[in-house]
Amino acid sequence: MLYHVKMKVNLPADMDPERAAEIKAREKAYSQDLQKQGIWRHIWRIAGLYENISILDCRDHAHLHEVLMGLPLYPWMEMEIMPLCRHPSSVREGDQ
Ligand SMILES: O=C(O)C[C@H]1C=CC(=O)O1
Repeated sequence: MLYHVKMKVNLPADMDPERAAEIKAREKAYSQDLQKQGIWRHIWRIAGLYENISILDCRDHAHLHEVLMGLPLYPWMEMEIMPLCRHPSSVREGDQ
């Protein structure tokens, strides 16, 4: 199942910079591992914001929940999630 997920990061301005860098490094490794597995299909920065638009390909809602809860930045994120299904006019056979 495909999900459109908007993630907004709200790290506190007074967070220790070394701690913030360590969390961001873990987040990057976690995200890139999921991208290599084909679970995190797309990630785009929203220009000018500390937000991204991502497309995740998860087995079901429970799998999506597990993936999102595992994000190292999760405690400082706001999420908007939209489950996607194939559009009848789509010419992209791979998009289920
Ligand atoms: O920077 C972000 O948008 C937050 C987060 C999501 C993946 C990643 O590497 O960082």
